[in-house]
Amino acid sequence: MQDAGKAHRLSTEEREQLLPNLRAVGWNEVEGRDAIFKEFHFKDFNRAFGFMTRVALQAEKLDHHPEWFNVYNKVHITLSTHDCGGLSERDINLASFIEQVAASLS
Ligand SMILES: C[C@H](O)[C@H](O)[C@H]1CNC2=NC(N)=NC(=O)C2=N1
Repeated sequence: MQDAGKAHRLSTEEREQLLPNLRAVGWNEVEGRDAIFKEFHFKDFNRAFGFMTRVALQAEKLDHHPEWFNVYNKVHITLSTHDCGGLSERDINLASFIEQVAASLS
């Protein structure tokens, strides 16, 4: 488990502090839903699936899982915390990890 406590939806102050860094690297808030979204493009399916494999293993370790969609070299990822019905610190942490993996593959 990532943390023992229950996830809480980010407050306005927490969002102002945490979201700009993710917006700067292409994460956007989803309209009509408290979630963030980013589309990743890789050179080919092999790279896209390698990326997904690394994210999947970390997601399992954190017990926090992405909603995602893959076609060939594209991976669409939506992050939200089902346990609290919106964005929590778990999404920010997973997005940061995802960025590290993507950077290491490009
Ligand atoms: C029982 C299990 O710990 C929970 O269902 C976990 C699993 N993965 C999860 N993933 C996401 N994105 N949100 C959750 O609230 C969540 N909860």
